[in-house]
Amino acid sequence: MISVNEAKDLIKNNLPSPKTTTILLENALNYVLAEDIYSTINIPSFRQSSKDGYAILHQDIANNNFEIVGEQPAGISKNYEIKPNQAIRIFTGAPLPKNADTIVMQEYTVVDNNQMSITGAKFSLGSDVREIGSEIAIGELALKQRTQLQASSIGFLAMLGITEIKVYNKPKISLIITGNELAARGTQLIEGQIYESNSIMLSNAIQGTINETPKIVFAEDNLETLKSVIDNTLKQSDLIILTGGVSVGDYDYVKKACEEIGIDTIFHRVKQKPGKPLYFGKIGNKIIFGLPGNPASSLSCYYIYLQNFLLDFAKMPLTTTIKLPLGKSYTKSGSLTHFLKAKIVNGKVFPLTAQESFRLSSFAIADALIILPETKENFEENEIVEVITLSN
Ligand SMILES: Nc1nc2c(c(=O)[nH]1)N[C@H]1C(S)=C(S)[C@@H](COP(=O)(O)OP(=O)(O)OC[C@H]3O[C@@H](n4cnc5c(N)ncnc54)[C@H](O)[C@@H]3O)O[C@H]1N2
Ligand code: MOO
Repeated sequence: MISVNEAKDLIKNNLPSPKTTTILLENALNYVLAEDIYSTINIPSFRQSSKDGYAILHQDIANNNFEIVGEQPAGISKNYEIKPNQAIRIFTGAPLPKNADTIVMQEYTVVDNNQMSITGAKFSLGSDVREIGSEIAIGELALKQRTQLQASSIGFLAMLGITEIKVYNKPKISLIITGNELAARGTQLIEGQIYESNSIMLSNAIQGTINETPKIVFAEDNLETLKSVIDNTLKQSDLIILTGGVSVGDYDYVKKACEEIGIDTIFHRVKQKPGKPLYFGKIGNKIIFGLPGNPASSLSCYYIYLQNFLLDFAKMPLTTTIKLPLGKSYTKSGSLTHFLKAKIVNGKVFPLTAQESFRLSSFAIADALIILPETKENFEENEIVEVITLSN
């Protein structure tokens, strides 16, 4: 059995090399840019007013007696040219008359018929004029490679007129759910059956991390069936996540099935609780995680290993652990790293009851997993511990 840190290192070292794809800007939320984006236009591309008011020549302020000779709304330029002591009525975003150099906000003017004068404010040369390229000029770097796209950065790229961008692929994921005892919600349970819950839980965890929905496939606890399901699923996936069947029981076929179809086992079993039977394998550039069937074990393994694997695959920023004082003392045996479902209250982290792997009631209200290292047994109240925060 390997340690948690060895398992993390092996997963990181086997991360497939990044692939990129070109997508429409409409679909870009959360993707990470795989290219630097340079502007091909000036923004603004014409001299623009940033206020509703009057376009003037600054030199005429001393005289302060303007004749309003035209109106320029936002839209197509009327190509006005102003003569001394003239003003053009103008609106926010409208193109400036060719030679205008200053905008006077309408709140600081008095208008009588077509005569305008300025009251109560000083306007410097160029005030409220948006110069060409003042936001970004042709050839300037707009966004760097590795920028994760959010509403604001997508809006910025739209301002540049961009329709498509090159991004890092997110993984194509298949969840293979094993277990003959599993029944679908909405059906009547027969004695010995339980409702299947890992698929919806992990699918939601994946959506919360990378905004992707995995394909869900069910497989019987039967070696030949499992081999053919894994083999077929591999063709359409970058990553397969299996649940169940990774322990040592007579019906635990995951490792055997993987190996018989040529998947290399990178590791099986980690010195941790829950999640000890975790399996990790690779074939070509495809990755296989075998998560334990117990719901709390599979979700713990998701947060400990898979969450950052998915983020790293898509080149999204990784999650990091934080350090907090323990809310109450805790004792464990000294051979496994423990991950405790916990709640953060007033800056301290409190282990919850119901830590067993088959239970989800504590996970359902937890906002953190406390990491208690392998060899240590006793943890005092207020001792600083490492914590994974749970965001979804
Ligand atoms: N003799 C030993 N037995 C077990 C060991 C061991 O070391 N020696 N390890 C235990 C640990 S730790 C875990 S964790 C489990 C993992 O078992 P498997 O991954 O083989 O999972 P299953 O046996 O298929 O199922 C375990 C448990 O989880 C329930 N389950 C499975 N899939 C689902 C699902 N999709 N939705 C809801 N619940 C599910 C299943 O009914 C079982 O109760 O092995 C221990 N045993
Ligand atoms: O490792 Mo198992 O996940 O303890 O129940």
